[in-house]
Amino acid sequence: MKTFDTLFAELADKAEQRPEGSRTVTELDSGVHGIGKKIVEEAAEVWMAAEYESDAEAAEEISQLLYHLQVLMLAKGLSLEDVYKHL
Ligand SMILES: N=c1c2ncn([C@@H]3O[C@H](COP(=O)(O)OP(=O)(O)OP(=O)(O)O)[C@@H](O)[C@H]3O)c2ncn1[C@@H]1O[C@H](COP(=O)(O)O)[C@@H](O)[C@H]1O
Repeated sequence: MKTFDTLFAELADKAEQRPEGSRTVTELDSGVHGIGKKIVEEAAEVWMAAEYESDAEAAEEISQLLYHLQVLMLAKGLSLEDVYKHL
């Protein structure tokens, strides 16, 4: 099963290799502004799913929010350690 760390490593590789068809590459190209909008959208979907949908649907929305946060970290050049040191 994929974890937060293994997904981040996969996305970092995508950012470097820029394979065709990667949605991560497309999102990175939208810049911090575009990624930020996606984060706000996904955060709202997490909230709505948590209040009104099933636990499985909430978990799926949470996974998408975590993904978009990782894309923002990559766009900003932030490492996992940069974030973890604040936990
Ligand atoms: N975990 C994810 C992931 N979570 C969310 N998303 C993206 O976030 C979008 C959110 O889905 P929504 O249901 O909100 O759909 P939507 O708002 O209609 O999507 P858009 O029309 O805005 O693209 C999805 O369409 C994906 O583009 C993800 N995209 C990729 N991954 C993983 O990232 C890795 C690299 O993916 P690629 O870069 O595409 O190769 C792979 O392991 C993927 O499984």
